[in-house]
Amino acid sequence: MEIICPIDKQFSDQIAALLEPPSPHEVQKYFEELLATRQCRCLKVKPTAYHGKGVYAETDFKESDLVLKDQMLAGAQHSSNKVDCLVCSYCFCFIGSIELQIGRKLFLEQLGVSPNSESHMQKDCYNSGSSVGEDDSDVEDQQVSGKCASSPSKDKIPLPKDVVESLFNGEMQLPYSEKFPLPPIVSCPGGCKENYYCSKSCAEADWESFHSLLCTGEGSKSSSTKALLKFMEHANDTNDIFLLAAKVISFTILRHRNLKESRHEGKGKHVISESRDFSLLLEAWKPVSMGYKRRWWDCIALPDDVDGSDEASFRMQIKELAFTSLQLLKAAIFDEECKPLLSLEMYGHIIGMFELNNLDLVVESPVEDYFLYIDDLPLPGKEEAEQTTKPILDALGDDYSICCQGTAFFPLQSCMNHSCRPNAKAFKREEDRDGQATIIALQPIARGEEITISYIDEDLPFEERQALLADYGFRCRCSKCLEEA
Ligand SMILES: C[S@@+](CC[C@H](N)C(=O)[O-])C[C@H]1O[C@@H](n2cnc3c(N)ncnc32)[C@H](O)[C@@H]1O
Repeated sequence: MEIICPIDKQFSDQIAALLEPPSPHEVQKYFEELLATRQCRCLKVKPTAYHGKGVYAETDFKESDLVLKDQMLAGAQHSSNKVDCLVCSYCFCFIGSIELQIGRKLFLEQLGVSPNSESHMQKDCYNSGSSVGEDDSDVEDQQVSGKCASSPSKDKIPLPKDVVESLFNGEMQLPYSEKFPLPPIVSCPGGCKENYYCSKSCAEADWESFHSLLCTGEGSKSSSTKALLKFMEHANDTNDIFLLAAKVISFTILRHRNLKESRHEGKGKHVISESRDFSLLLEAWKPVSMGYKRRWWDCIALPDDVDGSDEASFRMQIKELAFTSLQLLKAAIFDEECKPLLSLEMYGHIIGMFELNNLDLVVESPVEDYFLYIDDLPLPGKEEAEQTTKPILDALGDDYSICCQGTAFFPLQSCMNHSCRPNAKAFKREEDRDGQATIIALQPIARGEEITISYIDEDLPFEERQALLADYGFRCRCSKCLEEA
């Protein structure tokens, strides 16, 4: 079956212009401005000899130095992780309190809420109060690790319902939990029961950048919240990467509206023209235009369980899935002046950009820190505390330490090329308790050197590395690969 998206045909020239890779000059200028707004003078983004753009050191870094803290352009917590962790929908730090994190998870489990149905819950039950937390403990090795995964619950001993409820509603306080304060919960300004924040500033920033168009509450600016719910249900049932694509589209539409407004203000109200001005859309799209892109159904790796002879039909299924998702999104956030954004070609390239660039979003759980603290207490304080905490640990089982998990696109980190002998790595330190990407030097890096990270396990044998990197669409020719080839 051939998929025909009318917008692809109607706006083919504009879509081609939006997807045209920016010139080296535009790239350099854009990143210079971005780095200047972040007051970062230690890095530069410029063309490499062989693989598009890359990130270069503008200063000398020592081993273990922080090279970059990158604020995401857009990110999302996995739907399946939302039962386990309640985090700020903008910066992804944990919110509420230790008691609320534990009580909410056990409460939802007792209700039989499966991870995928959590996002459809419409309960305003997260408004408990607690104070803002800070964590400035020492550096610790923290890569994405197995302990973050939700494990099959074995030998869990359920807590009585009233205990779970009193944890959840803040009536019960756990011993020493005041040592792990979390920011109090701020509700969504649009009134939906999906998004919660650590502060008013995060709530406002999310509203202005993404959420006003994607909110299902009364204050939503979407064209139909009913259609939005259908879109979200489809994404939760199929692939939650569509939620991130919706964020990027919403981000661009909202930027376009702001740019238009400021241009009108500049000209005076009486000269407002309703004609479509494509240069505004190009400008609104600029931050996303910088990401390396290919169509999702062309670049997605063939899963192990799909036979090579079925590749064409697999890729067609992916394209159909994207088309279905796009139809649902279009009904929810249609914008006449940004119509090219809602073409299948653009949707495919946005998701393909995530496929080729995204970094796992991981934020360690303060609940794990709390139980480790109790475990380290000297006697007899430990025994006393454990009378309360042991039954809770028994109810949580192995799931007590699940971290926030998701995926995010980072503007600067995504410019870093791969090497099987990298000089830096994505590495969360003890104090990195939100969704920002942290890149640390693995060895001394001299000014002028390219900063590289490894996209895969660089200790694998040569052929295995090349096979994994084929999923990113290239054959590696780094110094290690050239030596081993
Ligand atoms: C995350 S982006 C890195 C930035 C990219 N060079 C750009 O221009 O935006 C990943 C893409 O860069 C290219 N790339 C990264 N490392 C490479 C390498 N060692 N050899 C060849 N291509 C590489 C591949 O096209 C890959 O899909």
